[in-house]
Amino acid sequence: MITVEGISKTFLVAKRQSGLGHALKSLFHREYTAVEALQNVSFHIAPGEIVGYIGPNGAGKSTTIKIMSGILVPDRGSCVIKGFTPWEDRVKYVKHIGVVFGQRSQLWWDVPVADSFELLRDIYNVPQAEYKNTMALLTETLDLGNLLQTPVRQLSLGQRMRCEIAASLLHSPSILFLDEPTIGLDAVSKIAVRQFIKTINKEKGVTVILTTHDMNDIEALASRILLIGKGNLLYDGNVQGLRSRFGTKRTITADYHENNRPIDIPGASLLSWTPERAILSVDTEQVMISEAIAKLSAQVELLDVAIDTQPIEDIIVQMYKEYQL
Ligand SMILES: Nc1ncnc2c1ncn2[C@@H]1O[C@H](COP(=O)(O)OP(=O)(O)OP(=O)(O)O)[C@@H](O)[C@H]1O
Repeated sequence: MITVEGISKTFLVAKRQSGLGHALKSLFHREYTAVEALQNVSFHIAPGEIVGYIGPNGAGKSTTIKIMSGILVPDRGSCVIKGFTPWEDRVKYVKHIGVVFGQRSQLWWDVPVADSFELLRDIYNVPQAEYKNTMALLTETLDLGNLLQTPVRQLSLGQRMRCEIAASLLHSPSILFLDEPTIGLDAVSKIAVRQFIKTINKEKGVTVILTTHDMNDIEALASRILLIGKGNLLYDGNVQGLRSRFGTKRTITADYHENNRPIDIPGASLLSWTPERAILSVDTEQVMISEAIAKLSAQVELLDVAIDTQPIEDIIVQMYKEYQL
């Protein structure tokens, strides 16, 4: 459904130094720095997938989303989505996609949400009957009832985001691009947005490409992750793959009868220790969990043991370190 082959994009950014002299000079002679936002990025996405597109700030995520939604033209490479080249066939193409930029709004600020929706219905030429059905579904699932008559500027961020997502789906697109859809939302709203994304993916088969810095979004939604760093695609796989490649550490919290001897387990490092509790970090590449617990129970009289996997956030930090991002 989505084929991106070798796309590259370089931005020329004017160099500016402070001071009046430099400002005057720059009127006649401008110097530019080239910023390589994307370098030879390729991937394929099948219908019905939810793909998390992640990477540190400035990695090139939004640039990719903009290219895929036809807003930007790459310098090199091809992008074919549902048979269209986004930036060439924009008018026909946009009927198939919905786009939400978490930091921008596609709604008109001063008019009630319902009026913005009507305008979008007109722009996308959605037949009245279809629009009515879609609106009924979106109003119910996104709980928009009380918001529709409110001007956008009076909505809270979470309320606005629900309306933005509804706006992007009014024309029933089969692909949804979400650029940081949960940014700034409270915990309840985040869960509601995630739940809704899951529902439209499952029930309507909508393909979702989402960029986020919130690893809970990724764990809750994405069956596949594309990791981009400094404009290059570095990882393409699922969350489990990410864990087995980068998340080999486990944390063991052990409670035991009072014991004043220090604990020593080869392959494990002690994160904290008291005569009644020890917290250890175990690298499963060096020592198996069962082995570590056997060694632990030989040294203390165990009362309780908890084993935690590494939070996905830590794994991502480790990946960023490994790739020097
Ligand atoms: N219009 C532009 N003009 C100049 N440089 C740009 C422009 N848009 C993006 N860039 C540069 O391209 C690089 C990639 O930017 P992009 O916005 O795609 O990153 P991102 O991964 O979305 O980052 P973030 O997580 O911070 O949103 C950055 O170095 C950015 O400064």
